[in-house]
Amino acid sequence: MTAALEISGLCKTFGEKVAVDHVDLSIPQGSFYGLVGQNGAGKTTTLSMAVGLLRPDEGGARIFGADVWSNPAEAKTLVGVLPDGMAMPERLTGREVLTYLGLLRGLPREVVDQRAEELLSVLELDEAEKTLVIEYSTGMRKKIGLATALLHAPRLLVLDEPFEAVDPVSAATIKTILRGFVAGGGSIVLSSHVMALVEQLCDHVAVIDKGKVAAAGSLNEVRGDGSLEDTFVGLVGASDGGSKELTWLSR
Ligand SMILES: Nc1ncnc2c1ncn2[C@@H]1O[C@H](COP(=O)(O)OP(=O)(O)OP(=O)(O)O)[C@@H](O)[C@H]1O
Repeated sequence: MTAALEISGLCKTFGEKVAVDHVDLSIPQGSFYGLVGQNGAGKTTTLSMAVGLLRPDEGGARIFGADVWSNPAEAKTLVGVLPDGMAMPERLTGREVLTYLGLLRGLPREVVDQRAEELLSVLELDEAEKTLVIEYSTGMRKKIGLATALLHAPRLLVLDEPFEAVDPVSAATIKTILRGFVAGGGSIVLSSHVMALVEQLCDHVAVIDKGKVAAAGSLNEVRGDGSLEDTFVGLVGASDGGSKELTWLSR
């Protein structure tokens, strides 16, 4: 079966810094795939290249077989993206953002209106009806970003840190939406630092370390008999950060 997302040999260097170093990943259709890695490991850079937001130095990506760079119109119809630090039209309300992006996607007006209504209600953004995006909290921005990713009913969701800064009640709602999306035949790739969350939600996981794939496969294959956190620390190398102390703080 064609992979939902096939990443082949992606590389990206910023100046001297090799951010992504020949990353290959295959995200099977119907999977809930977690990407974990330390700060600066290369997750955001990899995902940005995989969805056509950042041009790779080498390598490429296909979404359900459609090449992200040579066939962007088809590839981008199939994917909904929640990028890191998403740039939003700041002077619009949440509903206006959804209407604007829905119409840009070519959806009929009545479909956009109905979906916007439902998304705002489910994500509990309807009470902020008159609030401009510029006034949104970080968590609200994540939620409206997720709504824009879902609006055109894509087959694949690529979500960069979707739970960052989201309160526990909203996180529970988002988990339900994402599980329902996969149960309905969709595929998801998300990045996260929270191992417990990835273990709870994902059936596949890849560990990214210093721009390379340190391990990838089903959750059980990757974590073996231990926890994902133990496996992760073992793979990326436990630093001595935990034992370092700020002696001047001691009394
Ligand atoms: N536009 C850029 N210019 C220069 N360096 C960059 C740029 N974007 C990323 N980097 C560097 O590339 C490396 C990978 O960054 P990336 O944001 O992909 O990591 P990450 O795994 O998503 O990290 P985090 O978990 O902290 O979000 C880092 O060293 C970062 O400093």
